[in-house]
Amino acid sequence: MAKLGIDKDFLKDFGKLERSVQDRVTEVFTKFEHATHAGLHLEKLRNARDDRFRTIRIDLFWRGVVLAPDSGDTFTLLKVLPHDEAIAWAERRRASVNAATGRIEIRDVAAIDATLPELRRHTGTATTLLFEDVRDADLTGLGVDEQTLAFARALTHVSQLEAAQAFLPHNQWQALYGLAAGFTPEQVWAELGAAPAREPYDTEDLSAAVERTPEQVVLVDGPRELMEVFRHPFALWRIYLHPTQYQVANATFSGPARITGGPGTGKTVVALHRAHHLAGSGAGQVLLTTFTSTLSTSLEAGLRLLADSPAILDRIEVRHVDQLSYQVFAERHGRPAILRDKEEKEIWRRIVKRLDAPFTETFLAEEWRHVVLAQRVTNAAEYLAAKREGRGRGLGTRQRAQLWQVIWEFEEELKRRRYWTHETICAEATRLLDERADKPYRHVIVDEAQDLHPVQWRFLRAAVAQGPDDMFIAGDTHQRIYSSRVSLREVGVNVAGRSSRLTVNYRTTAEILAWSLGMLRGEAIDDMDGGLDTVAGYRSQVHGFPPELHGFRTQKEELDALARKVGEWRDMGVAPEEIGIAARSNVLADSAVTVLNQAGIPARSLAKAGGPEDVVRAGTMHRMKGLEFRCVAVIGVGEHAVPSSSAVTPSEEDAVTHTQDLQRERCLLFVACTRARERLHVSWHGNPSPFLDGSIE
Ligand SMILES: Nc1ncnc2c1ncn2[C@@H]1O[C@H](COP(=O)(O)OP(=O)(O)OP(=O)(O)O)[C@@H](O)[C@H]1O
Repeated sequence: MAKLGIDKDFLKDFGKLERSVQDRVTEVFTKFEHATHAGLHLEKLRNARDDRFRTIRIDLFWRGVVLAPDSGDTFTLLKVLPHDEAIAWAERRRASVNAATGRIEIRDVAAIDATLPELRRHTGTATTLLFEDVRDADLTGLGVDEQTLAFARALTHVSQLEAAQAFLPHNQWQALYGLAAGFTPEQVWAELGAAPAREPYDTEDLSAAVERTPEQVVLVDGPRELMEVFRHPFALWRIYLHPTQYQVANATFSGPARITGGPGTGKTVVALHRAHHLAGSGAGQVLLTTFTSTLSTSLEAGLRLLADSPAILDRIEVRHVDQLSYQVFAERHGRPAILRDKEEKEIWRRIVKRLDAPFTETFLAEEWRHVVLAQRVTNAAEYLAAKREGRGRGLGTRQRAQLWQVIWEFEEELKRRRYWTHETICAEATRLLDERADKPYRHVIVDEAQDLHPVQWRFLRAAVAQGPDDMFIAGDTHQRIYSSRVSLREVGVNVAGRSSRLTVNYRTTAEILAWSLGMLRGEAIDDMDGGLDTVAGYRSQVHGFPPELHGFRTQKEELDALARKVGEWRDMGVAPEEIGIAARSNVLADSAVTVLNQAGIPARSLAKAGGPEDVVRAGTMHRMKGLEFRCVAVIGVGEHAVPSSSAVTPSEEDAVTHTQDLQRERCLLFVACTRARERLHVSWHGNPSPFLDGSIE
C-alpha cells in the first residue's frame, strides 16, 4: 500500500494557509491510499534537475510538490506554494540519500551552482579557510558528499555557511555547522544521532531513506493518521523529534535517567513524549511533575496536544510536587496549618532573643532548610556531623551547638502549635509513602528538576518503586532560579551512565542565544551530580536580529519607550499574546501593564489567573520560566534592581551564599531573556545592571 511522507517544512507551510486551502490540501491527500502516479495526478516538470520531483494541483492557485520515487511507493509531500513558485522550487532541486546517515536529503542545486564561483573568488584572497584543519576523510565520514565538499572547501567564514543553510542538504549542513562550532567529528556524529551503517546504504532507494529520516519526514498510513498530523500544524514537536530526543523519549533505562540541555533545546518536549511513551507501554501510572502550578498547567496543555487517547491520558497525572505532597499529607492528617513567612521570622526572632544567639532570622531559615531539612537532621549529634558545603559562614563546635539549640526550639514550637511548611509537609508525606509497600506510581517524570529541594526529591523517590524506567529527569542548572541545590545521588537518584544532553536550540535565534549565553560566561555551575555543567556547543540554527539594549534616565521614559516598542511589534503583525514583558518585581510588571493599557495596548499580569488570552502578558522573571513568546521585553534591568538586593545575602554575613545568590540572579535574567523566539528588548533606567557589563557598547 502507498505510504505518504509529510516533510516538516510542508507542515509548517500548511499551518500558514487559509482554512479553505488547508481543507483542499487535506482533501487531495486523503485520497493517497489509492495513489498511483496517475491517481494522484502527479505532473512531471519540464526542466527538472531530478525527475522524481513532481507537482500536484491543489486548486487553481496552489500546487504541492511531491517526491515520487522510481521504485517503492512512498510519496513525500515537500512544499505547498503558489503555482509558478511551486514549479520553480521543484525545478531547482535534487534529492539524494546521505551515504553516512542513510537519510533523505534535498538540496537546491541551482543555488549551490550560483554561489560557488562567487565564494571561490573570495577564497583566493583569504588568509584562512573555515575548514582548513578538517580532513577530507572526516568530512566524508560525516556524510559530506562531493558537491558539498567542494562548497565547504571554498568557505572562509561561518556566516557564509549560515547563509547556505537554505540550499545545502540538511544533514551535511548540520555536520559542517557542528564542526564550525568547534565540535570534533565524533561529537558531530553523535549529535547527528544516526545509527552506524552495517553495510553501505543503497543511495538509490529513496523510500528506505525516507523511513530512516523520522526527524524530518513523518510517514502516515491512512487518512486518519494524516488528519492527526494536520491537527496542530504549528506544534512540530509533536511529530518530528531530533534523534537524541527520540532515543531518550523511547528508551528503556535500567534505573533513573535524565536529559540536560540549554534553554529551548526541547527538554520539556522529551519529558512529554516520554510520559506518553511510558503510559502507552501500560506498565502503570505515570506522574509528570514539576515545581510550580504555572509550569504544571503548561505541561498539561502540552500533553493534551500530544495525546488524544483517553486511555493514555488516564494513565498520566500532571501535578506539581507541593500539590501532591499536600494531598498525601491531607489524606492522613487532614488540612495542615501553614506557617506564613512573617510568623516564621517572628518565631526565629523570639528564640534568638531569648537565647541571646548571634544569628539573623534569614541565616537561620536558610540553615534550617539547606542543612537540617535537606539532610534530614533530627538531633544534635547529626547536626554536628552534617555537611555544610555551600554555606559560607564557618561554625565552630560551640556555635553549632548553640545553633542547634535555636533550631530545636523552633521545631518544637512548630510541633506544639501544629504549624507546617511546604518542606515539612513534604517530609511527612515521604514518611507516609515510605510506610507503604504499594507505591502510587510506576514512573515519575520531573521537568525543571534544577529547582527542586532535597525534601521534594526524597518525596518523589518514595512515590515510585525502584526499577527500570522508575524516574526520568529533565532540567538545566543554568536556569536555576530558586536557591535549592541538590546532589541527586544523596537523595537516592543515581543517573550515572543514563544521562544525555541536548544542544540544538529550537526556540531562540542564534543572536539572542549567543548574547544571553554571554551573561553566563565564566560562571561555574554544578550539574547536580558532583560535577560542573557546561554551555559549550549550545546553538541555534535560526538567525534573526540581535537583542536591542536601551538605557533611560527615568522609569517613566523607560515605560513610555516600552509602549512604543510593543506598538512597533504590533505594527509588524505580532499578535498581542505573542508578546511577553518580564520584570524583576511584581510592582514594575504591574506598572508595565498600566502603561500599555493606557497606550491602548491590551495587557494583563501573569500573576492574575484567568482573563483574556489575546493580550500582552507581563510578569516577574520567575513567572516567565517555562513560557515563550515571539517578542520579549525585559525591563528594569538597572544596577539596583538586578540583582535584587533583597534576594542577595550580604557577603559579610555569608560569602558563599552571597556568591550563589548572585549567580541565581544572573541565571534569572538569563531565563527571562531566553524566553524570546525572535525579538528581545532589554532596558533599564539609571545605570545598567552589572550583569550587562560587556554587552553594552
Ligand atoms: N523536535 C522539535 N521540533 C520542532 N520544535 C521543537 C522540537 N523540540 C522542541 N521544539 C520547540 O522548541 C521550543 C522549546 O522547547 P522546550 O520548551 O521543550 O525546551 P526546554 O529545553 O524545555 O526549554 P527551557 O529549558 O528553556 O524551558 C518549543 O517551542 C518547542 O515546541
